[in-house]
Amino acid sequence: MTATALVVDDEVDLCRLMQITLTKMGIKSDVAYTLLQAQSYWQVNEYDFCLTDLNLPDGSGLDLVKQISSSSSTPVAVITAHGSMDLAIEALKLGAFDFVNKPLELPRLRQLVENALKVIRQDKDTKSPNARTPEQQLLDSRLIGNSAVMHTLKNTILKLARSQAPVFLSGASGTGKEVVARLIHDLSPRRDGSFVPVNCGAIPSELMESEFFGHKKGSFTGAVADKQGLFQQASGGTLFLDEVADLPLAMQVKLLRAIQEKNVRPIGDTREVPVDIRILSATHKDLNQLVQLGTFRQDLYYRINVIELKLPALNARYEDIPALAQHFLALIAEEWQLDAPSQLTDSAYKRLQQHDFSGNVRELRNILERAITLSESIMIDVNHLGLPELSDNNEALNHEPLNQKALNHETRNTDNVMSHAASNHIATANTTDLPAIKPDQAHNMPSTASTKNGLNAINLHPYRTTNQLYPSAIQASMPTNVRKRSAQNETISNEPSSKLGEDVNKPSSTLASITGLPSKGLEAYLQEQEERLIIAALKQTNGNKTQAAELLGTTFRSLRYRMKKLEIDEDQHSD
Ligand SMILES: Nc1ncnc2c1ncn2[C@@H]1O[C@H](COP(=O)(O)OP(=O)(O)OP(=O)(O)O)[C@@H](O)[C@H]1O
Repeated sequence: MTATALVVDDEVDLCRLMQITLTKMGIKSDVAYTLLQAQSYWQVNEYDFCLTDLNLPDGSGLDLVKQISSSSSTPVAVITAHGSMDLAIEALKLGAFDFVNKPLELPRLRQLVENALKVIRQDKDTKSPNARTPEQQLLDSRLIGNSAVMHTLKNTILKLARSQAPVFLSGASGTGKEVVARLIHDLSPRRDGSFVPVNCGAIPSELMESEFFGHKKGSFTGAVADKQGLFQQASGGTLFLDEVADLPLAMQVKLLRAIQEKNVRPIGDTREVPVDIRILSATHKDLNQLVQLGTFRQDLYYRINVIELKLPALNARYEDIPALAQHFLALIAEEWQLDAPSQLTDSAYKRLQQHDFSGNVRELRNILERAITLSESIMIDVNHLGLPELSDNNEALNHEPLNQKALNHETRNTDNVMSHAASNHIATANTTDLPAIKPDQAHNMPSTASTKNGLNAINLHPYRTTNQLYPSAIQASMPTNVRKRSAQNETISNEPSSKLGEDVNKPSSTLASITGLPSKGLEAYLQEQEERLIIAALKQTNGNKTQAAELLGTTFRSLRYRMKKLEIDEDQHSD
């Protein structure tokens, strides 16, 4: 394929240099020296991409960007004077796919042109305009949901994937920001590079600089070898700054500089290392508000938030719940190596659609994981979901989308479990002045509490999945004697019990008596207890999981799930 380009700049020498570079890359190009000339070339000829300066003698290159982006999908990149970042950002917002600074560095120019060529190739591979492209197929398989709001989101993702502009993903916790960030990378010309996600809130502040920029051996105590930072690891690909609001102010300055200069200097190094990255970032916090409060730098906000993509809450797209549920049931079956995916009964689907998902899609997945664990068969019914019973009172949430749903109330066909993917069945909800849980609050809530209506019902929101447990589920599946002890619990063991079936109610000399609450918190305490019981059962049955499950009064599937969650290696616990 011979690509064609339109190059627009009033500096004759620079145009010549760009033309030579393009020719070496097998690209034919025309040169325009003014905006007017560029516009008339554009009208008469067909170009695969356009590279334009912003400062033209008779106008601004931004007008050309606007014209090209609004009338075609042709990639257009801009050349900006050094330091005029504001204009570059404006061009990106108007639809330019990338920018390059003056004085022009040829490697950077070549990189930009390579990216443009990848986008063009991708477009040409899409032969039939009506066929679903591989990109759309990938998007549909990983981002589940066909509601109108998801449809718009998917189209925007496809457009953003072509661009190099920094994207800021906003939305409540569990709405799928990381899923979308990965998709933008996987659909972009950078897909052959690495996608490097980093949880900015999880890095200790004293290690941050070294983590982001790397270090040289001996540059500080503990630097025993050279280390590549995250920026370098992501070079050629995408750096995803998750929980970006949690960056300390001092680090924000350094990050801004690295992003703007596209260079990093590892700690203890004298040289700057060029990096070619696209920045995606996300937070469930209100970054704009943090800027007002002075805890997030405005200039960094402006730099990373060139394009904002807001992810909808699950409560705003209840019609997607059946498809999402089926997606997760299949996924969990595969991950847990179950014989077949579980199925939800009609009432279970209905109950899910009546739930207030403060934890969004993550909460839905967690509810299903727990339900699979608790159900004895392939069918999941309402009682396995562990959601509070609906009454006039607790059904009545002060919850806008739920009330909108009530307006769309439909009766349902109860024949076929699988028919729910396309259905949108919603129960009536009354309004009360009970406040709905805000995602931020929910994020920090203990997972045993059903807080939204003050009822003592089981409604667990373990948002951070990986090692989160479900205390009520654990309680429910514990042997009665163990449960009794937990309920009475004045005496708590931190030592592995030598034998299950001991009188666990009887305080033993190895048990540490405590009168207060567990110092490590409920989750950690329950996790320890569960681990201790499972290991004891495995030891007693010489690693036989079926027998261990029987001893624990639970199912094989449940035991296997818990072992996976707790990372218990069965081989280590058989005699
Ligand atoms: N539309 C979706 N289709 C399929 N899975 C989804 C979708 N949205 C979210 N998920 C799943 O939900 C869980 C949470 O998603 P993700 O981690 O992307 O959320 P997030 O918005 O980044 O959350 P946080 O702000 O807490 O980091 C993951 O298991 C993810 O795979």
